[in-house]
Amino acid sequence: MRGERAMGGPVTDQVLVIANPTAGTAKAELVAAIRDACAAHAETSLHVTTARGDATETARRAVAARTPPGLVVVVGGDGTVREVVEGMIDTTSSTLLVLPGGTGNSVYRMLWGDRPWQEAVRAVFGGQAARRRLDLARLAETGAVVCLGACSGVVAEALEFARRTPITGRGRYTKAFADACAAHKPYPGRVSVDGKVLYEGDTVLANVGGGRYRGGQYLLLPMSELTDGLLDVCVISGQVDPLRVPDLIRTGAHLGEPGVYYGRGSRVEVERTDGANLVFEHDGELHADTAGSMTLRVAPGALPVWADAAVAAGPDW
Ligand SMILES: Nc1ncnc2c1ncn2[C@@H]1O[C@H](COP(=O)(O)OP(=O)(O)OP(=O)(O)O)[C@@H](O)[C@H]1O
Repeated sequence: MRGERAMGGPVTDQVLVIANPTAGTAKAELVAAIRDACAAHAETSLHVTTARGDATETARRAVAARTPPGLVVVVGGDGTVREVVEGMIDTTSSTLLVLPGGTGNSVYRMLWGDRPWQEAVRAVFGGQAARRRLDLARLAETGAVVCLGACSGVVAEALEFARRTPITGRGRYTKAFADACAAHKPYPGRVSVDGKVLYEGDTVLANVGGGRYRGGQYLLLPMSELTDGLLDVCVISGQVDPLRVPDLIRTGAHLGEPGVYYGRGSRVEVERTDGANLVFEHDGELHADTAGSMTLRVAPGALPVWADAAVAAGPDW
């Protein structure tokens, strides 16, 4: 299929919509509207998840079926997208369309920018969308698939604050991140890219991806290419006052700051050097008590996705 453009002809005659009803904004009306929009173009079935992990199993079964759906649509946030991606990794039979039903929706923004979901659906079925093979990563410590990215330090700590705020939508992460930055104490760490030390010392955060945005609004990896077969990493060291971090990363201005380090490679290791567990998250899921390090290895081009050609640069396939 590589090299073939998706313009013209029907995208698929079979669609599977997987929706997480507990994700931030995946209300029943939204899920029904998305199902109906797909059903106008192809036979469409809907699976509403009933538990954590259900989306992975559903996607895995679907792409392994004798007649897999050509299009899998996920309605949820970044955690639900990650689950579906885990079930679809390395598939060639189905292409994923991510639609926003969560809180941060960073994966949707990475693929479609600020376009409303209706436009994304129209573009896919109208032959104006681009099919990309998205780079993913594997977390060596657990074997989990990473889609959006992973981050240690204050971004991970913000997830605890997010649980405690009643605010919904992206404003939830704005508040949680500001609170986490105010409470943050840099940790002693080291970040290595392909075996070479990029930075060692007091660390506010080390973000590896993947997606340019985290929390739907923070441009942590402004230079990340989604299909270049490499991971980007950005380290904000303790030289930067944590209170300045939200404003700096909202626009990507952190890259010019002293005490900020940026690298690119196939394998990125983020460690804590004092023997304590590393607080980190990937795809919005917190890991606080599992390991002293997070190690990401790139899985180049491991997932076919639909995207806006202007937003997600790269070769069609
Ligand atoms: N039916 C379900 N019941 C409970 N949890 C579920 C169910 N289906 C999926 N989940 C879990 O819900 C978690 C949260 O969903 P998700 O991350 O998509 O939403 P969000 O946190 O609102 O959005 P974002 O990650 O974009 O901020 C996922 O990690 C997933 O494992």
